[in-house]
Amino acid sequence: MQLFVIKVGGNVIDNPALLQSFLQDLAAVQGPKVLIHGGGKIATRIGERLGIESKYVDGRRITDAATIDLVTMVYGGLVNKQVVAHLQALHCNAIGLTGADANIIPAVKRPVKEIDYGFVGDITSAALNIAPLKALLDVGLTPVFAPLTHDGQGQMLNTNADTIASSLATGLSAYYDVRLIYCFEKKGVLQNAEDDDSVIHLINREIYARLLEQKVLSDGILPKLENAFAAIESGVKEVLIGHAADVRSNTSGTVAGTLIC
Ligand SMILES: Nc1ncnc2c1ncn2[C@@H]1O[C@H](COP(=O)(O)OP(=O)(O)O)[C@@H](O)[C@H]1O
Ligand SMILES: CC(=O)N[C@@H](CCC(=O)OP(=O)(O)O)C(=O)O
Repeated sequence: MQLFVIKVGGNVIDNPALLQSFLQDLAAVQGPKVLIHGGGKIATRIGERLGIESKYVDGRRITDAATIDLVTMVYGGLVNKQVVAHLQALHCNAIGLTGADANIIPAVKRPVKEIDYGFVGDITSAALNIAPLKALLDVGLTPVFAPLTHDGQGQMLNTNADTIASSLATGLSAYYDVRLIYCFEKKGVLQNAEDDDSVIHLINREIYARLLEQKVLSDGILPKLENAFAAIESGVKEVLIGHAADVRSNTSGTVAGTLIC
């Protein structure tokens, strides 16, 4: 059976019109689906109001004690519950979760090496508890995950949403033919980051290496591609990176954006 694992990024979450039409399209998708949302931008903005400065290293937020409280409130509370409420209004029976709920995503606090990332969680697909997630899907619910995990000892951890999507897609591929779709505010991976119409339609490891050499890729697209390759190399059937506005075509016959293979 086919399952869609769909990740939506912070720039979409932060754009009410784009988010609303994305959720409309998502609600219309037939069959089982799982949504993972980001929200980095909103957390940064609310943090500023509270006097909590945001620092990133290699696309990962340095998450000190104040920041883990901030992101638990923003991702697990505000963003997650607003997305669920919008989906309910669209007659999609969603259930909001973090990785702590039903122990679906246990994680390990990232060991301190050169950088101390603080309360950032690393996950391995093997540690996931897919059975409770499958039970929710089996009763027709649409799980909506915030990018939060836990250490099994009472501590919440912050985990990049792209990584959660890749890991869940991998875990679920034992039961379903999974199509993982990364939805963001660009039409796909671009040959020229300034030109929205320069979409690269297919990327394999060889093309990826060439793009890295050409320095075409920077910022958040780098960890996104790493997560996309990790998924396709661990049993996920199809991985796409595309615009949130193209989720309708990407959940039907056609493909709009970048196919990872
Ligand atoms: N060649 C490229 N193609 C697409 N995006 C790129 C490229 N190079 C850099 N980027 C940047 O990567 C960002 C996507 O990563 P990120 O901000 O983490 O997305 P999200 O929050 O949706 O997960 C884009 O918004 C864009 O600014
Ligand atoms: C550890 C880490 O960096 N976590 C991310 C989680 C949110 C996220 O991934 O949001 P986007 O998809 O909007 O980027 C962060 O706090 O920014």
